[in-house]
This record gives sequence, C-alpha cells and structure tokens, in this order.
Amino acid sequence: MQKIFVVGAGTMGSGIAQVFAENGFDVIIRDVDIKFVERGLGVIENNLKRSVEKGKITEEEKIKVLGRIKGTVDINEAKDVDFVIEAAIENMEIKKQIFKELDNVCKEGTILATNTSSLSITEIASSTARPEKVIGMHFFNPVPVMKLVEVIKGMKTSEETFNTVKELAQKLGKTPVEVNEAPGFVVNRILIPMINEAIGVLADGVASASDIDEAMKLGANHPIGPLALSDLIGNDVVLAIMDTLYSEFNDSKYRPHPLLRKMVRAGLLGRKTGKGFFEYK
Ligand SMILES: NC(=O)c1ccc[n+]([C@@H]2O[C@H](COP(=O)([O-])OP(=O)(O)OC[C@H]3O[C@@H](n4cnc5c(N)ncnc54)[C@H](O)[C@@H]3O)[C@@H](O)[C@H]2O)c1
Repeated sequence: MQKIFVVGAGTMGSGIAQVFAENGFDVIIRDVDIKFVERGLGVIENNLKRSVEKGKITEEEKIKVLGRIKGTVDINEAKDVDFVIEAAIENMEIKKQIFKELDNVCKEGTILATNTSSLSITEIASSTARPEKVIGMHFFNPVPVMKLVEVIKGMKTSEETFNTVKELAQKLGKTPVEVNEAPGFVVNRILIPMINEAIGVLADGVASASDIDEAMKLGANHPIGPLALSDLIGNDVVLAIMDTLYSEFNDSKYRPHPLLRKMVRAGLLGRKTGKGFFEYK
C-alpha cells in the first residue's frame, strides 16, 4: 500500500493527510473547492514548520513530507490509489454520495474507509458494490498527536479488510482498537454522555462550571474537565452525537440535556465561537 486518497481537507482530513505523508505514503487530498484544499495544505505546512522550530524534524524532512502531498478537487484522481479515507462533513447523504462515486472510480481492490464519528458504517457501505471493503477508521483530534484509532467493522466488512486497516494504523504509529459497529462506537458512547451529565450537574446548580471541571480533573484524574472538553469538541458536535445516540438506541438515558440544546441555539458553541461554558479570547 503506497498511494492514499483523503476526501475532505478540513480539521481531520488535513491531519490524516499529514500523518500518512510523515510515514512515507504518497497522499492526494481532495475537497470540493480549491480554496478548501489550499487551506488544508496551509494547515499542514504550518504544523510542519512548528515541528522544525521545535527541533522535532529537519527542514529537509519538512520539504520531503510536503512533497508527498498533492491537492485536488477531482475525485477521478482516486482511480489508481490503494486506500481511501473519507473525512468530509458528518452527513449520511453526503457520505453515501461520496462512497458511491469512489466505488465507481477506484480499482476493485481498494479499501474505502470513513472517519465518521457516529454514523453507521453498514449504511455507508450499502451505497457501494464492495461492502466487504468498507470500514470505519476513526482518528482523534488532533490527528498528529492522538494515538488512538478505532477500527470499526460494519456488518459486511471482511476480516481481511479489518486486518489490513489495523496494520495500516500501526504503520502510522497509532494504536488500533477493534470495534463492532454500534452508535458512538466506544469512545463517544462513553465520553459524550459523561459530558452531557456534567451539563446536567451545572444546570441543577450543584456546582459552578469551573468547580465541576476542577472536580473531575482532580477527582477522576482527567487531563481536562468535561465542560472545557465540550467547548473544545464544539457543543454543536456534542449535541449531534447525543442526538444520534438517543435516536439510534431509543433509550432515555441518552437524552441530550436541554441546556446543551439551548446553548447551541444561542450560538455558544465553545472555542470556535469564543464562548461556550467558558470564554475564550
Ligand atoms: N473534529 C473532530 O474532532 C472529529 C474527530 C473524529 C472524527 N471526526 C469526523 O471527521 C469528519 C470530518 O470532520 P472535520 O472536523 O474535519 O470537519 P471539517 O468541517 O473541518 O471538514 C470537512 C471538510 O469536508 C469538505 N467536504 C464536504 N463535502 C465534501 C465532498 N463531497 N468531497 C470532499 N470534501 C468535502 C468540506 O469542504 C470541509 O473542508 C466528520 O465525519 C467528523 O464526524 C471529527
């Protein structure tokens, strides 16, 4: 496996492209508009520049890594790649459309992976004629830093596809965990309801936002409090994942807290809007 195609040049797509290129793979990164492609390539260049400044890599290594990444808006450039990872927006209809196109364009043996954080791999795979070669490869943000990759099997994903992707994650220096498809997979099914509960604790007036976070940092040994983490992930993203858990399981224990929904409606999305549970300059 040498040629990798990344769909989406946003936060995750650019991080994924960087990590593949740093590990010697040739990468093509595709977005719908050239300005998004260029923005993604700019983010990668800045990250590598910082690594040079910190002495983690040399200037020559930076140039080599950048030389392995090519941007495009043309999905037909996926025709002779060995592996595709999709990191476009979290929308089932858009992902199904992308997978249908990739299935038509790509070679027969090419594995099509998705970085979705909550959607059904089985449903995405149903838009292709190769469901045994469709799989979840769920990286965490920021991709160059976070070690975990959840490797998620859809209902028809083959063992061969699973083993290939597991090995691929290891080649990137990541630690893969095997996950059978279920809403929220492992991390988000546990993490996001915990954040939702912290929002309930805040709404009930049990403690202030900063005391809730301090309590969880010191009492549960978490590196960041649940409310600051929600602001970091984006409160809209947290709500979207709670909504998925609630609608998929139909279980009231996954009810998104009304305060979370109210904050999203008010545009208090966290870091990206400058205000969520805390304020950001
Ligand atoms: N942000 C996170 O912390 C995180 C973590 C794990 C997984 N994810 C998942 O990764 C995926 C991407 O998330 P993100 O945070 O990078 O989003 P983002 O909004 O930063 O980037 C998405 C990019 O996809 C592009 N895009 C939309 N339609 C496309 C198409 N048809 N072809 C190519 N590109 C297209 C958009 O123009 C945009 O640049 C989502 O499925 C998300 O759930 C996100």
